[in-house]
Amino acid sequence: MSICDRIIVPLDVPTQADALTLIDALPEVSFWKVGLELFVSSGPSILSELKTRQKRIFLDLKFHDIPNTVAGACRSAAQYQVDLLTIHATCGRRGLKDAQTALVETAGEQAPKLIAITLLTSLSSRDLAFDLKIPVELPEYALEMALLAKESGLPGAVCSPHEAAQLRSVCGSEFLLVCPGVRPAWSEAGDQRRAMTPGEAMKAGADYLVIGRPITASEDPGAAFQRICEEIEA
Ligand SMILES: O=C(O)c1cc(=O)[nH]c(=O)n1[C@@H]1O[C@H](COP(=O)(O)O)[C@@H](O)[C@H]1O
Repeated sequence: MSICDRIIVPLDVPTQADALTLIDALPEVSFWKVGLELFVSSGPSILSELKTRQKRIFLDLKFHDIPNTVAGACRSAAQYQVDLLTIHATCGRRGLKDAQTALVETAGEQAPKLIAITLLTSLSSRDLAFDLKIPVELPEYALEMALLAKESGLPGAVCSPHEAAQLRSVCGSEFLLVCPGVRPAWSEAGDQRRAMTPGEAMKAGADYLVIGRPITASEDPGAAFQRICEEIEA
């Protein structure tokens, strides 16, 4: 797999027409993420459009509910034959286990890889301590959430690049690590609080990087994507 195939670009746009414009402007992108903004506005038809173009799909709906409900959501999502699907680790052990079991029972070997959000990359240590009132150091918290996901049978997690090296060494080489919160030195951080450059994130052990606005908000998204691929290779 080339470096470019390890970059997932989010379709964080309000309409399916905007999404198709972006997809067709970036033919070199092989892996796209469909998140809440687009799925809530346009429903699943964008997934068929991506399939027709032979793209891989990360369906990022970040399930967070009681075990019975997340299991049902996973059974419903299994029909879309996407590659990756997200759930919050804070659903807890029973929720994670039931979600994973529901996916595999419904889709078997075709089941998407269910990956757990450890701690959103927009949150800082201060947010964790003062707003969420979680009295644990941030790196330890992210690691504990990843281990909870692993023990519950999930194949991977979403983490910031800051925690990737530790998660990689503790969770092992088979555990899938997907890192958003990635910013080239020439881009704005925006709402991301624990960002690193694409090269640093790969070096830390990420399998895939999710990179949105540095590419999609650029004047020339194709050039921005190429520049990121070259920077990682360098
Ligand atoms: O699940 C995600 O993909 C996700 C988890 C997380 O902790 N942080 C995070 O930024 N994301 C997503 O990754 C993308 C990052 O986009 P940019 O900040 O524009 O690069 C967005 O689509 C977020 O929804």
